[in-house]
Amino acid sequence: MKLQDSVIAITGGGQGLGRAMAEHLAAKGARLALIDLMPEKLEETAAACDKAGGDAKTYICNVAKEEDVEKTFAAIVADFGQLNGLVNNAGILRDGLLVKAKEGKVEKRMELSQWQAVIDVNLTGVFLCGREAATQMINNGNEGVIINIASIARAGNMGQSNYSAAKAGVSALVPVWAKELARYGIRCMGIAPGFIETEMTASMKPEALERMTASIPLKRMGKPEEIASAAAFIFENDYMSGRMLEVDGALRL
Ligand SMILES: NC(=O)C1=CN([C@@H]2O[C@H](COP(=O)(O)OP(=O)(O)OC[C@H]3O[C@@H](n4cnc5c(N)ncnc54)[C@H](O)[C@@H]3O)[C@@H](O)[C@H]2O)C=CC1
Ligand SMILES: CC(C)c1ccc(C(=O)O)c(O)c1O
Repeated sequence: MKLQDSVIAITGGGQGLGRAMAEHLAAKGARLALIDLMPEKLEETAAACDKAGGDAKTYICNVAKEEDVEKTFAAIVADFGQLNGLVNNAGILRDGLLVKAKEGKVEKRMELSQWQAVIDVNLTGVFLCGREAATQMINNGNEGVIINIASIARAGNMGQSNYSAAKAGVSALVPVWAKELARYGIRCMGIAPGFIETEMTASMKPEALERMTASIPLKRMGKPEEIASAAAFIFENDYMSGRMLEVDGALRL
């Protein structure tokens, strides 16, 4: 797929990896539909896309709410006249151990609300946006690409029952959608990033950061632009579908 003039929706486009992908794709001539909960952050990303030579519109939407998602994708096609891509990137963390015992007594457990919040955004949100994007692409006669952003934690990370389950789930959707949607000219791929330099990792204690970096075979964290260039590669390579790209410096959890 040519990125020039293609219309790509990015969830969680307000900051972090979503913003990096938006800027990178805008520099390649894509038109961006930026979806997030945070209006100010969205405007900052839109301004950065305009500066990079693209064209961006913003949409306030909670990806976990069916009505929001349906309205947003209908609005995107009404505004741009087409939809060629979706990056399912919005995600949250609510880490905690399943159970924690002290002196033989369980004193802490992962709350159901912690579990549900992450499943709602990171798994149900991906399902809803993928379904609506595919619906709009098919109804509008657009071929397209859907990219699900997973994580190295999909293999199972301590303290992340909720997050690991959601990321394993969105990885499983990749071959399902690749098989189901190929007949409509829609490809589906996933990216599983390792530790990437973001505001969150920048705020970690230097000792913790050092320990974590030492465990990565490439001895550094990834850069947001390295995830963005992986996304662009997927959009531009028409024979890629149904697989995960692991962008993690060779780390295994
Ligand atoms: N930063 C990292 O090292 C890694 C990140 N990832 C994944 O990459 C994706 C992006 O991560 P970051 O940029 O680091 O996160 P971030 O927290 O910086 O950005 C996430 C964005 O999603 C938005 N968002 C959250 N809930 C939403 C909802 N219900 N509806 C709409 N928007 C919502 C937030 O407002 C925010 O702008 C996530 O799916 C994350 O799980 C995966 C592996 C590593
Ligand atoms: C455990 C993985 C590498 C990880 C680390 C940090 C974030 C984040 O800050 O959002 C993630 O989403 C992760 O998947």
